[in-house]
Amino acid sequence: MLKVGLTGGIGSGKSIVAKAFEMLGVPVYVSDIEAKRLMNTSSDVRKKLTARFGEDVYSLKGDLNRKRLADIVFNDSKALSDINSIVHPAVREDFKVWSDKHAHLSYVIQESAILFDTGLYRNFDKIITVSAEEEIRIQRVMKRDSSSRELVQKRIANQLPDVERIQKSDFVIYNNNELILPQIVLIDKEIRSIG
Ligand SMILES: CC(C)(COP(=O)(O)OP(=O)(O)OC[C@H]1O[C@@H](n2cnc3c(N)ncnc32)[C@H](O)[C@@H]1O)[C@@H](O)C(=O)NCCC(=O)NCCS
Ligand SMILES: Nc1ncnc2c1ncn2[C@@H]1O[C@H](COP(=O)(O)OP(=O)(O)OP(=O)(O)O)[C@@H](O)[C@H]1O
Repeated sequence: MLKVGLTGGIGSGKSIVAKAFEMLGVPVYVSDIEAKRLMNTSSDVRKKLTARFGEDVYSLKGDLNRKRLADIVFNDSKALSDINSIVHPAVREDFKVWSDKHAHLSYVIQESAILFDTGLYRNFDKIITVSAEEEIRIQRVMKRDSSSRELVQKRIANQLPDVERIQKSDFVIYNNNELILPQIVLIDKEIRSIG
């Protein structure tokens, strides 16, 4: 079974592309959802997060306070690297357990915005990048999250530029005005022919 990474900057369209692969029968592990699940459920992760960032990164009910944590880590690069070093090993381990359950298939996908930023890309046999122009991404995310241009630009500044992701990828899906489904069907066919 091949392990395929799916990446792209914020607002590039990874989630939509991931859904299309799922429709083709490919299991997709969505890293940010699973990371948040682990931050809520793993006592080890929880202990490390509160030790580093304070008790108030969880609400009184015990849920992860995403807004509080985002305010901390997206304004301080040391804090971002610290949260990464707490959460990413747990995600890596969880992905391994998950992917072992699908060992009979020809491939599975792990979706993450920050595959290249974190070194996670080394775990994959093939990597797909979803690419869209920055202004289009900003507009999409402002609309999707009702967030400000400044906030989206700040998130973009924390990530690698598209050109670097593309250089390091095996496949690129362009999601400006292009149709994405034909691109996805072709890539699926090619990966199945290898796996
Ligand atoms: C700080 C958190 C709780 C904020 O959650 P929130 O729901 O407000 O934002 P969300 O997760 O959707 O992130 C918004 C965007 O920021 C970017 N982003 C998220 N984590 C990171 C990171 N570690 N480095 C750079 N960019 C990041 C992504 O492009 C994402 O689309 C969350 O982003 C988080 O826990 N990040 C650290 C863990 C992580 O790396 N998760 C990503 C997948 S492993
Ligand atoms: N081709 C497209 N045409 C119009 N809207 C699109 C297109 N692709 C994506 N979108 C919309 O843009 C927004 C961002 O797409 P999506 O959520 O898939 O991005 P993402 O890469 O997963 O972002 P993030 O890194 O924030 O999770 C969504 O609201 C989505 O519906």
